[in-house]
Amino acid sequence: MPLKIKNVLVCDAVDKSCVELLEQHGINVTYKLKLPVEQLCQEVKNFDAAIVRSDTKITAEVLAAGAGSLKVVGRAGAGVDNIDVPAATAHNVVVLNTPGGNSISACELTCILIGALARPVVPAGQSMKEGRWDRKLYSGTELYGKTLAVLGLGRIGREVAIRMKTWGMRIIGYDPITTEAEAKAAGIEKMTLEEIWPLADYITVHTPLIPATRNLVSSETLAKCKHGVKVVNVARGGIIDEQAILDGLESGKVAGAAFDVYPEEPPESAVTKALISHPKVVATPHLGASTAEAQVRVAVEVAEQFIALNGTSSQYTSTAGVINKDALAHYQ
Ligand SMILES: O=C(O)[C@H](O)COP(=O)(O)O
Repeated sequence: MPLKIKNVLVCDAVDKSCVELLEQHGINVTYKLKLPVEQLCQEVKNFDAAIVRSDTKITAEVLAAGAGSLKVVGRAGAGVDNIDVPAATAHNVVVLNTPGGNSISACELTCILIGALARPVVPAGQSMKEGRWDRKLYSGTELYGKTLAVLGLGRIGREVAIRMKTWGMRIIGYDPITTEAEAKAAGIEKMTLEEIWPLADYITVHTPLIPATRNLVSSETLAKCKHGVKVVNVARGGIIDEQAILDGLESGKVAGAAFDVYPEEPPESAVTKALISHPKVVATPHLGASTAEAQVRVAVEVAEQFIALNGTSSQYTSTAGVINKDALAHYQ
């Protein structure tokens, strides 16, 4: 049975270029954002495909509700942790993402947050808005000569390394897959985690959240770090243990932290809220991919893959973002 996508439900805010491209290829698009789960379960029965970012959760319940009609879920972004991929595969629902489309934006936000931990631009700017002129309170430190540990040397981690190296930082990194030669090409000295902890002045994580990376930065690993280490998480909530950072900020073990992602979004837990309001924490609301350029890229990439799946254009043939090839095989 060939795969034909005729109607697409867009569940999260994606750039209009996605809709335009799909419609140019005869695919109808309906926008229904922030649907409560019961309504989403009703709606998916009426569509061949859905497009999401990280807000909408495509759970086993949603997939079961869409069984027989829903055939594709496109993630306009990288992380598919909001989609139950095994349940999708069981229902022959193809899951695809756009892995590279937002990596430069996520990388740039990481670099900006590293900078914000070195120089207190956020509180200093706030003090100016409040009418104060406190030059003495907002002195910082140079990044030049400091050591940045990059944990996870995929697209984003490597781009961060390349940029921060030009600031004169020493870049050390860990990744179970990346070879030493690949790391070296991005200016990174590949090491084991045990070698990394005592050397790092800054730690930035760029892995997915999987069992092996949950609490990768924890009280136990922080104990092996320098006093005054600074940490950044633009990847996924849960890779850095928030309570461990709060404890570290209190003891001085951690001198600063920047978070763009949280175990629960929007944050509800008291620990996350305490972290966000801590004076030595810079917090942003999951903005890694939120740039004009990244949003156009992921929107176009997801649409191109839908058109490729339909086979109606020789211009678009790549379905490189398909996560569950087993589900795709069902239609070939
Ligand atoms: O996984 C991703 O691509 C990023 O976390 C961005 O998520 P967003 O598309 O919800 O901004």
